[in-house]
Amino acid sequence: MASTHPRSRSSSPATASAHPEKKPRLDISPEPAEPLEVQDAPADYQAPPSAPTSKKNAKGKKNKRLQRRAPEPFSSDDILTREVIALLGQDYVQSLIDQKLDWDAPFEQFAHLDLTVACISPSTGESLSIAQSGDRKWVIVTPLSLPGERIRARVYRHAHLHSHADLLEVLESNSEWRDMSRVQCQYFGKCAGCQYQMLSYEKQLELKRDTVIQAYKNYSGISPDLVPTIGPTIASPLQYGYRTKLTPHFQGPPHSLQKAWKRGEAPAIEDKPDWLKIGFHAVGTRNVMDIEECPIATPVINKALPVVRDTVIKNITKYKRGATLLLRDSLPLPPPEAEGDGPAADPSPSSSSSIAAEHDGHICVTDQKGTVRERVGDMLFQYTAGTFFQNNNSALVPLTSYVRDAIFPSSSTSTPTAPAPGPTHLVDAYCGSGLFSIMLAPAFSTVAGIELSAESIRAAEHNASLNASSLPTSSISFMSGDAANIFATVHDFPRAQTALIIDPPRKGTDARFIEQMVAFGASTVVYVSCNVHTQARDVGMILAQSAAHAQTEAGAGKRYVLESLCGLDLFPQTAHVEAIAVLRLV
Ligand SMILES: C[S@@+](CC[C@H](N)C(=O)[O-])C[C@H]1O[C@@H](n2cnc3c(N)ncnc32)[C@H](O)[C@@H]1O
Repeated sequence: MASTHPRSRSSSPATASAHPEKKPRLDISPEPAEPLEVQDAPADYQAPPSAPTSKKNAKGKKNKRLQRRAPEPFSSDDILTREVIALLGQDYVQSLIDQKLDWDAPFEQFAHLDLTVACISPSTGESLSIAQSGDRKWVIVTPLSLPGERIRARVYRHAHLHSHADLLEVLESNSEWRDMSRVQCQYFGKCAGCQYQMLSYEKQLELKRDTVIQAYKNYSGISPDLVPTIGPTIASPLQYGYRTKLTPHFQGPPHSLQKAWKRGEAPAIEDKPDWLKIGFHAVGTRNVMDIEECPIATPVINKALPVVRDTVIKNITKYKRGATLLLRDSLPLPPPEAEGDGPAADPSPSSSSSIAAEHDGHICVTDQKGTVRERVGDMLFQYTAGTFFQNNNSALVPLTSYVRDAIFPSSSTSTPTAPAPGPTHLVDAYCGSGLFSIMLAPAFSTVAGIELSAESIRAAEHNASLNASSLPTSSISFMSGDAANIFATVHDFPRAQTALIIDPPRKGTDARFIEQMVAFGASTVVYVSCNVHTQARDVGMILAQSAAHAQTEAGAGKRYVLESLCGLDLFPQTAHVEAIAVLRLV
């Protein structure tokens, strides 16, 4: 994505290796002097071209895991590396690069280190500490430790300017933050899923607010005086038992065993063998660990998990490779004739083989092609289990209400049948199966949604008809395609009365979309994002391009301002934050 950005610098990882005489330069600024410069960061992470590509570990063997590759831009690794650079200081990092020491950890693999934690990485929820060895400084990344704590850690993997370490012991704990009696999961500390169970919920929300603050400070390129005070993080009504989707993995049988089964030489599997792990990644590894319950998942999913695990165990001889399972919380589907025969009402998914459990009026669907049904406020949604839908049903009314209230600041005076004054038209870009379109439709006369997945668009159309009785006055249309294509379709919408919602995947939106949305000029834009770092980059781009557009005849002096910004907690107990930015054309 960075390379397609109109303001990309010419240097890129490829150019760096094509010009070995060029000295690798570090020029990431925590507060970029020029907007958007940080987008080319991967170039800064390139190993010096002449450097070897692997290191030897303490036993003199090649450590194949040390791969000097630039991380994917705006991936967790990329953001983490930028945080590491900010902590070490750019001048110091530049001196390491100059001496070709930036990949050269001053510690052996498996060294034990006593450290004082400096801060939590907002991107991953892990802690960062500076370790000193002689005159060398290096950052150690450790899970499950808190600022100010004295910890003992064991280094297990080296990376660029930092090493990853297991937490062996908390020597002095931050008792203001840490209370292990809060932890509700037997796997906490071993499973990579949750990072924050030892914290109060208030502290988790504070940390997520800080993540939003840091992201806009470091990655938006927006002048600090144009960034509003970041609002408090909106809480999730449920802090455990909220996850409506789990995707446990398992690894395939060892090849030797597969061969023995083929030859009929190995006994049939009755109980779960030790090598078979069905669950989530263990902290800091790609290894799967066994998980038999997940307290952040809903009750029906927890009821279904042992059933799904047993099915895998019974059938493991049929697998050559591992796989990812799917468990989705759903309301039972009514018989098709009850709601017409729209595509998402197809009853095939409710065949008993795809329902792993029932609990308290909910079922657990395990078939990717199955249909899932959820209620959000007064509306019903159906979608194919393998497609996107938000995973915390309890937080969806707060999320959609917040977005509606941002579009209509005086909406407290409106009712579902008497729309508030303000925009009359809504464009829902990246609309999935129509969550925002349908939840907000009562406030608009016309709604248009666009989404890449044709299957999600079929679901969105079905959802509009499923909720038709709640939407008597709205005209709603959906189209499948790239989000930027929507602007050709809605060219006749009155711009001053149009609101635009953008809710892209983690990689954010793109230059083509931003160029067209700026030219279109909806009066209000609400950007919802599951990756605040790409959101910060995109909002920076939108403000910069709209300032330029304002100078043109078509722009008529109007530009977007960032009116409000806050996080919303869709994933309690984890470091994830959903971010909502509201832009107004003034
Ligand atoms: C974070 S989800 C949001 C979906 C929806 N707004 C919701 O809340 O349920 C992002 C959606 O963008 C879709 N998507 C990804 N790339 C796209 C593109 N280039 N154009 C349109 N939609 C895209 C994905 O299929 C996914 O449904």
